Amino acid sequence: MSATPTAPVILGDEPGSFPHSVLAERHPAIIQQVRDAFPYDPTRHRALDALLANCADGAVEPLSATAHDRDHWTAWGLGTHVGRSWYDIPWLWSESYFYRRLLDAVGYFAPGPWQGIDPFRPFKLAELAAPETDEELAALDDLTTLPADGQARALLHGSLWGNRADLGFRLSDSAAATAAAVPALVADDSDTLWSLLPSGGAGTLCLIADNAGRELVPDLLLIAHLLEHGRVGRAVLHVKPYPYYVSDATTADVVDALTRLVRADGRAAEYGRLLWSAMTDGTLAVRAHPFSAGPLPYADLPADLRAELATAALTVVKGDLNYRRLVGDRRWPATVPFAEVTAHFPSPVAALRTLKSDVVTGLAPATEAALDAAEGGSWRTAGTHALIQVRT
Ligand SMILES: O=P(O)(O)OC[C@@]1(O)O[C@H](CO)[C@@H](O)[C@@H]1O
Repeated sequence: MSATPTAPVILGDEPGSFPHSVLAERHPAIIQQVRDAFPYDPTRHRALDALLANCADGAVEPLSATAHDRDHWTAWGLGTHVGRSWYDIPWLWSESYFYRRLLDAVGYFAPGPWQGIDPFRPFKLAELAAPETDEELAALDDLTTLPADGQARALLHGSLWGNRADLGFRLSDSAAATAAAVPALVADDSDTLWSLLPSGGAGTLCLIADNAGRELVPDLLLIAHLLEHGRVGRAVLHVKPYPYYVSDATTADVVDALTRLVRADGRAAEYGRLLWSAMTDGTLAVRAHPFSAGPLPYADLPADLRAELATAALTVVKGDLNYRRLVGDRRWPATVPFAEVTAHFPSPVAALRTLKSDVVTGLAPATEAALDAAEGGSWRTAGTHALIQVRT
């Protein structure tokens, strides 16, 4: 029997690397974007200035003694990282904590006028209102001419490629939203995925969502199709408990997406009504577990969430960040088996992800060699490739 595989944890300490650029460039850009999007008062601006300075050359600071989630962060390792450079600790941890600190700076958690105001909401709403969203919803009417299996496959790909251009990603690479995505799939286990969702299946689908807007809408459409066609009896959508990684979906974003669907025409509205009533009768449940915005890999799932996911016929894990959390944010050889690095996960699991960071597993040696030969290393982070990987 092989030993549990392991590889070095990714840090942000290497100038020129993708993780370093996220800490050094993307985070300051996000602070600026948020600052420009709201008429924040001087206190909020000073707090944003302090966060910017801290990110540039400071060390990780503790949460306030009264922070509502101090216990969570303490359990997640805050004590071991306080006082260390943002660049020298696990990148997954420092990114996650950056968003937590950003919400502090804009007053999201503190009683006061800005409490509960999502600093990323304007960008999410703009996406939902975009003409591209209209076009994607109108295209659903054409799908009705396909047999159910064809519709299911199209909706799976809609959900997969919906992950292509999250809003944080666009800040640093605006071309990624429109660049050609060929050769598209670097791994495709979709036949195995469908085998886990048979017609007449009464099981539960868990979907760990990623971005709101133009990713969440196709995620919801896929869920609606699976419910409507009896491939699952129930679905649970896991979202973030607070705004995170710019565009990650919260419950408010689910409501916005459903409202958008219900107000559309044709097939989109039918799906919207189906989902609305599924939420109302509990066939579709939404969860916002604190761990969903935590800085740790899914190997460290807390017992309650682990027990809930263990009941799923299949858990679909969306997006790049969730992939990093699923396989562990490590410098894996690209050919390490996906089944080995996800053996810890409590249910059969499918990753649907466009590649936007260095981590990748489960590739055939020939696939990795062909990608390297054609593109150097850029295929790992450009958002132009995707994968569907399944562990039964
Ligand atoms: O999870 P998502 O939305 O697919 O992508 C999140 C992301 O943009 O953020 C990280 C860098 O900040 C990367 O893992 C990835 O590129």
